[in-house]
Amino acid sequence: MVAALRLGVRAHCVGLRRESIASFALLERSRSVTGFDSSVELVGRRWVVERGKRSGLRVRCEGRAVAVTERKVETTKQRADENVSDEQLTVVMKFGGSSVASADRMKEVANLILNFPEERPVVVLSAMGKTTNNLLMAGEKAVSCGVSNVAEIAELSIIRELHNSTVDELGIDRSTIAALLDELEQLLKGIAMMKEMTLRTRDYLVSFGECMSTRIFAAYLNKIGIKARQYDAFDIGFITTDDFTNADILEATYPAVAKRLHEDWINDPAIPIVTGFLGKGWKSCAVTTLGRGGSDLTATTIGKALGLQEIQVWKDVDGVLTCDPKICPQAEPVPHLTFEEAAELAYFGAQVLHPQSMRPAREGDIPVRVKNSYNPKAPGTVITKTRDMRKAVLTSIVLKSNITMLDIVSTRMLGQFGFLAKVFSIFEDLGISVDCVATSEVSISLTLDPSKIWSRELIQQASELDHLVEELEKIAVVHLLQQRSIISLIGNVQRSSLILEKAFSVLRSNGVNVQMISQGASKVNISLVVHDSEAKQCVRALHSAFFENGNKLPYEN
Ligand SMILES: Nc1ncnc2c1ncn2[C@@H]1O[C@H](COP(=O)(O)OP(=O)(O)O)[C@@H](O)[C@H]1O
Ligand SMILES: N[C@@H](CC(=O)OP(=O)(O)O)C(=O)O
Repeated sequence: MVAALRLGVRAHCVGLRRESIASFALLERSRSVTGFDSSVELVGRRWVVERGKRSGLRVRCEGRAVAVTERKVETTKQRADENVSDEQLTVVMKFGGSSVASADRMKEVANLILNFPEERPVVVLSAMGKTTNNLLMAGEKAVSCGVSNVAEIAELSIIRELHNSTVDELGIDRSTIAALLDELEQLLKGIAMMKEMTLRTRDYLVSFGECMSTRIFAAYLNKIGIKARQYDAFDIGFITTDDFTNADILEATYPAVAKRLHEDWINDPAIPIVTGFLGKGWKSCAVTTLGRGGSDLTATTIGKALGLQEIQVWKDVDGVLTCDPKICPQAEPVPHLTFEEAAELAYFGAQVLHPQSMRPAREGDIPVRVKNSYNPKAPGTVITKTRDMRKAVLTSIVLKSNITMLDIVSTRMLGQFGFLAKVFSIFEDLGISVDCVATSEVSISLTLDPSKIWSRELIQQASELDHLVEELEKIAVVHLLQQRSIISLIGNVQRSSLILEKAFSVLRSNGVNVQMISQGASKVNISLVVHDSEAKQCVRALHSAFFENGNKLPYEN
């Protein structure tokens, strides 16, 4: 089993002699497989690695010869001679902006890593505190302030001051980030000169946050005697689509990232400190970002790539809570969630997790633990493939505000199939995503989300919406309803009657009329659409009824 731990993927080792240990990495149908032993069962198949008399390493999978694209064979003795670690990276620890907001916070995070000496973590960091927002604001101001005024932009001074004071307090050299700060000012001058900021430039601009935080933290760890190595994600194989500001990770990322981190670790062990949120567009080769909060996705991608034991995301709250604590201060941590519940919760607006971040963890079946870097003793939330749902009713309440809703009623009595297909092809043509849908034979109500994901901000532009309505009006009567909110009840939809009975009784006693209701096919989410003005009050009332004052849910029978 030792070997199984050392393998980057779930593997069982068979009949090994210690002296025969070899290390190999090979590509099979673009999937990278990394192993160490002469015979392993990997992803359900038997791999045999042999040393040929003349040709060096030979690999057979289930009896068939496999081409080895990378070779590296070391006997145990050689590895010991070279002082190379046999111990593999075990977990990924992601720390968000709030966890690394200052020098003191960085010291806390370093202590936290030291407090888990049995872990050999890959560390993923976000930008310090509100740096991403400040970078964006500085960029917006640069568009119109004129080149000579760039140095005076308040947000640039805040960024400079925060990063310089942090390196000073940590006792590391300002040169660690000096070149980046200079380059940042040059970039803002470029934006001022062009008087515009494209999405591509915007991604490049915000990348400075993560590039600086990781350099500072790696330098600090090295200073206190913990060997660390900084990595820019866009340089180690995070290959993405070219959708600037909201790029998707491409499959090629997994083998590339695994190979780079694994080989560096084998050759010269040092804690990898990786920039969250960033990637490299596969066509443009420019820096891309994964959408706001995208460092969570960086962490789960690394977890899957290396087949680690656990993915930890460290936040400023005691885990995933029953509601956003900014709306309901009484919100309580949820001990267990499934990947499905967590994904739904994130997609429907809980800022605590990036909407796409559960996908790699689910695919790799790697548990995700959400922890509080301000309160490490709290158990946090564990997210796994399954959990005991027998007694579960409601898990969490999520609010997404400022939603646009459309009521679309067919002008002709088309069959449902044709009508729905036409409506959705219009959305597809215009590249607009839909959140919740409720349909009847000839009508459809749906919601659009203009706020969460940057590229969707387009929808906020009146002309974009006008165009959508114009197209839909060719086949239907359309009512546009703005300033709506989606309240999502995440839980066990097998108990939807119980949830709805309680929810509607609360809403009725608060005098609220629900404008649309939709139950996702995922069986973990019921969404209610209400007017923005009454949404927070509704959420508080629902939270109180389901979770507070000794109410028995979420484990009611
Ligand atoms: N259901 C929820 N559970 C926990 N936090 C939530 C929830 N919904 C919203 N949040 C908000 O998410 C914040 C943590 O996410 P985020 O700010 O992205 O963390 P970080 O920057 O540390 O990664 C919390 O401070 C909290 O206000
Ligand atoms: N810094 C980026 C990426 C990120 O993941 O941040 P955080 O982990 O602090 O949410 C952002 O603010 O969106």
